[in-house]
Amino acid sequence: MSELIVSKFGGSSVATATQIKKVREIVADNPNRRIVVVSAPGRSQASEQKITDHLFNIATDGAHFHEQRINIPVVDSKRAVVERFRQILADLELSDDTLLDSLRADLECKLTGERRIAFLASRGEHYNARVIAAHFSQSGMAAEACLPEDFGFVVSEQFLDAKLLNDAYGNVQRLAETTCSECIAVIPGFYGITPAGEVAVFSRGGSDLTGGEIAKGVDAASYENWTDVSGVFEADPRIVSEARAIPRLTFKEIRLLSSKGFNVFHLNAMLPCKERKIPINIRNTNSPQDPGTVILSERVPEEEAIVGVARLDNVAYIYLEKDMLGEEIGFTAELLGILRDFNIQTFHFPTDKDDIAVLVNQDDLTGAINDLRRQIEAKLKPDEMDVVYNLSILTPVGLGLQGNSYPIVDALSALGKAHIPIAMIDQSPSQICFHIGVQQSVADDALKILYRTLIG
Ligand SMILES: Nc1ncnc2c1ncn2[C@@H]1O[C@H](COP(=O)(O)OP(=O)(O)O)[C@@H](O)[C@H]1O
Ligand SMILES: N[C@@H](CC(=O)OP(=O)(O)O)C(=O)O
Repeated sequence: MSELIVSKFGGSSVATATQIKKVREIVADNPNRRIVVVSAPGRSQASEQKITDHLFNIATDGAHFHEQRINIPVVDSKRAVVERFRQILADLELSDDTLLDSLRADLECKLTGERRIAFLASRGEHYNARVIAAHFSQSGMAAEACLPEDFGFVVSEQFLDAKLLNDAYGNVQRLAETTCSECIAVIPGFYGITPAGEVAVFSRGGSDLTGGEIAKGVDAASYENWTDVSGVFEADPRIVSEARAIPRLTFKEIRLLSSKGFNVFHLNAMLPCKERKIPINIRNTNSPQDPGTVILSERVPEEEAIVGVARLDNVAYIYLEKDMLGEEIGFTAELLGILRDFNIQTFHFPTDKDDIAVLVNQDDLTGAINDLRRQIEAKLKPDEMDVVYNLSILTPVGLGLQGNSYPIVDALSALGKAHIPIAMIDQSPSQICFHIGVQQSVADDALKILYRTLIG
């Protein structure tokens, strides 16, 4: 293991010149912070959009915001992107007109389809890394922007959901041995380069993934993930105001929490670190003295039996009834196969003798539900089929749940006392979490009740 610390700064940490100056202080504070991964500028105030969203809007000719019922035309998105970078450069007293010219030219890119979306979406990280490296250098800190296209951060040709290719790790190691011995490497997150030299992006929030993969590539001593909260909170702090930062979590626990709605850290970003047992530290750029949350291989379960309660919205429930379906070998496989062909993400599938339900990502049903119904009816011939929308899944997670059913009893009776109807219950195979489905309209109340009953 090297002494290197990989420090990823999220969009909120690099949204303005003021934030970027805080980043510089944090990097300067520890000589082992030699690799800095940066996101595109995030929101600098609640009324603003993230630069990446403006870029998706430009790439999709306005469809990106239109789908969210936000009225921002492409010309305004272009103006917002250029203006934000112009402001950051001016506030950092960097006079680099070529950078803005190059950005303007990139925004007029002539690529089409997914290649166009990926290229444009990557520009926020690309230009921010160049700006931040220039600021570090100008303020007397040796630094260089190290771009995926230059050092070979090679990814698959899935342009909007790229996966890192094995060759990238060797290239990352070489980068560490050369550049990092002389200066700080500032790497843009979120995108990589295909073997054919084209830009491909990870899924949304993918700068966390870049950080995790770089940490694996250099066998880092630690992967710091700097954001705008002092760690992973026991529940979404915007809903449960008394939730506190969790001091320690295992890789398994963060995986379950992230996959069920804790979007502070990308679901897959822990995987490369878990493989090499690299601790992850989630920290607050605005409060760097706070220890944050440490994510590691093991912890003593007794310290916090249940660490958090996650919440996943926009879940739908496809229900099929057919006499003896439980005896038809391959019925479930066929149903899941149809959902796979429609690219619909599934979460749970409780089954019984004569019926089955599959919980799915409801957004994936948009535009597909009628065709999906037809396919299911034609192939599986159910007696009845029903789709229930707008569910939330609430998921308490903790190593202390293993072999301990009391929290499940407590959770259900607390929801019962509050007259909150339960649409679904399910215990995970690992027994370190369980899932309760409720209507989205009561999910805030249900989350608060579960938090107070099980943790608070
Ligand atoms: N359980 C949680 N713990 C901490 N933050 C959470 C949690 N659930 C949701 N969040 C939200 O995640 C945000 C940080 O993630 P994100 O916006 O992606 O940050 P960044 O800009 O640093 O990438 C926080 O501001 C917080 O509102
Ligand atoms: N900027 C990209 C990638 C990313 O990770 O951003 P952030 O660190 O702000 O979540 C996005 O918005 O998806």
